[in-house]
Amino acid sequence: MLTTASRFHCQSTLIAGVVVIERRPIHDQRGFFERVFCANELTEFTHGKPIVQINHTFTKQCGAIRGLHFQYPPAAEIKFVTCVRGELFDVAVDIRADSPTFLQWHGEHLTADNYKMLVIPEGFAHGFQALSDDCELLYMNTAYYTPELESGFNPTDKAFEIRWPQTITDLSPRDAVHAPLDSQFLGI
Ligand SMILES: Cc1cn([C@H]2C[C@H](O)[C@@H](COP(=O)(O)OP(=O)(O)O[C@H]3O[C@@H](C)C(=O)[C@@H](O)[C@H]3O)O2)c(=O)[nH]c1=O
Repeated sequence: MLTTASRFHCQSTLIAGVVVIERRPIHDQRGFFERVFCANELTEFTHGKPIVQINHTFTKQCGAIRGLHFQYPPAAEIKFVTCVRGELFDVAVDIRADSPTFLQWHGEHLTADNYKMLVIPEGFAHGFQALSDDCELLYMNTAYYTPELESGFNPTDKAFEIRWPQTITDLSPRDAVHAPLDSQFLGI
């Protein structure tokens, strides 16, 4: 018999704190049931903080990028990111001041069918590239959207050298005009 503890399979990455969680849906003749999130089972990743906002984005064009975005403390957030339609390449960039992997990034393919979710801790910039048209992303945050504490980087910033899988086809004006990362930037 399956126990609730087996509903999530968690795999760490080369960047401490960035974790890939694979959900294990329960299938039957109707389809499946899955827990997308469970505070009890995932408390080691939320550090006991509640999810306060659940966001949903629809991205029309394959190749479009959203991000890279982050919020400064005290609005720094943990994000649980999953794809519910299409496929995408999700990226977490380490901008923690004291981190041995400062400015390194982890990328993960998330699809509507692979049941994967990326845990992005506080102190990371986040972005993704749609790898299909009509791509939908769901993400759960431990902090409220706080525009006055929000900032970002251009996803093509040379400081990160992110290997986006596709040519960029769309980028918001705001994301396109970020100045290159200042060498004085010491993280958050
Ligand atoms: C993120 C956010 C935006 N908004 C508003 C602001 C704006 O009018 C509109 C679209 O906002 P943006 O252009 O910032 O949307 P978008 O570029 O999709 O921003 C998102 O990108 C990904 C990569 C993230 O990690 C998210 O945290 C968030 O920053 O929605 C909210 O009202 N609440 C929110 O939580």
